[in-house]
Amino acid sequence: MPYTSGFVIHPFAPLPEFQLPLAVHIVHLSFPNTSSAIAKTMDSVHEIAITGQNLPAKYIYTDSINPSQDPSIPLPLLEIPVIDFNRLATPSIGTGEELERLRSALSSYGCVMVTNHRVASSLMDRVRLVFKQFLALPMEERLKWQKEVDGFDGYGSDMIVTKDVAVVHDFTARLRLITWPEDRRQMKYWPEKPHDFREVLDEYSSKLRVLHDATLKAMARSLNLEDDSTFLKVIREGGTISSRFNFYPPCPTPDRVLGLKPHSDGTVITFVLQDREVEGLQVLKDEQWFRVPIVADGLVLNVGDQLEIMSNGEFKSPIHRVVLNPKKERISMATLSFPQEGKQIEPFEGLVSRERPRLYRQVKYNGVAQLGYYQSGKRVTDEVRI
Ligand SMILES: O=C(O)CCC(=O)C(=O)O
Ligand SMILES: [Fe+2]
Repeated sequence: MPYTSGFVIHPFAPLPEFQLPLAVHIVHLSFPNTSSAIAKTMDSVHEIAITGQNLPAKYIYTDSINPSQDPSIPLPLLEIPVIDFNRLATPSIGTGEELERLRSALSSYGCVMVTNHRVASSLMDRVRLVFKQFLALPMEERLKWQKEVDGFDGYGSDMIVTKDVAVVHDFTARLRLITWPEDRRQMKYWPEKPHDFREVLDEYSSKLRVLHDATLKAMARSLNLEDDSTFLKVIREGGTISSRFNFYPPCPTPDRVLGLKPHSDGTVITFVLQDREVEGLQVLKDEQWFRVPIVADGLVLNVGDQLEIMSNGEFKSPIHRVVLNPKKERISMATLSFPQEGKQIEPFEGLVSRERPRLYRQVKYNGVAQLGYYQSGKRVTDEVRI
């Protein structure tokens, strides 16, 4: 059946062929300091965290999120490949070797830890700080930058685009903003408090754009593509880069609630700036969940679904999730690049051969469809696999 861009998830759709490892039965748990009056009137993740109200059932999994795992034993740490960006970008110091390490890591893990990326550690700290300062503002102030129910940019929880009643919601509050191209920025959603929020985001996103472009070029070179702008063109031709700040409150029952459900990113690529102290990101590799380590000043680079398709499966878009900490809140900030809405995404000719036949059909990029896949535990790569 051809895949079309007019995406609707039918409430009684048959079970998808591929489902991410989730339990979807819902039970009810309560947070300390229960206040049911507040529970009735407020239901944003942030307010639940502050007031300690009952945790609504829609956030709770019946089964442990690690069913086969002894909860007293922590999950293993991922030996995430570390890529020295400086070596990738400086031809005189062994670029070829680093390119091969990049290619090999992205074809097995789908993610790497990027170091020496030329984004100052102090700037990364300022990004974390302005977001924490924003979160500490009174609710009325934060709500000035609230997203529209059916929009992407702004502060709040994602719109729910699936009618699947079994969907368990993520326990996170987000602030998402397009940062590039500049004429696509919607300033009405860019917080003015703290006073330097906009300036810090502007500075960080311009550094990340340089890193993003150079990384996509290195990825193309690592596959010996003639034109190293092959992947980058997809962003340059009407695509966008967004910043998504994520806030995960502490949760006394972290084995029943997830910050982000298992997913692969619907992006071309994603860079994650993690919390400096609190772990939470986990990656599924060989059917086992691993904790992603915090590397001082490292940025996690994930292949997104669009790049998996364009690279004809040479690069893998990794399944990952975010778990909550029982005592500490966690923040992160993802830099996400997307193709233009409606853009045809397909494997590049240069990566299709008799030895490596085409793995995916053509698909039109559709942001709402991507969100639907995410919420239903599906992946576009499975939908368009030949
Ligand atoms: O919070 C994190 O570490 C990861 C965030 C993430 O996976 C996402 O925003 O898609
Ligand atoms: Fe993600």
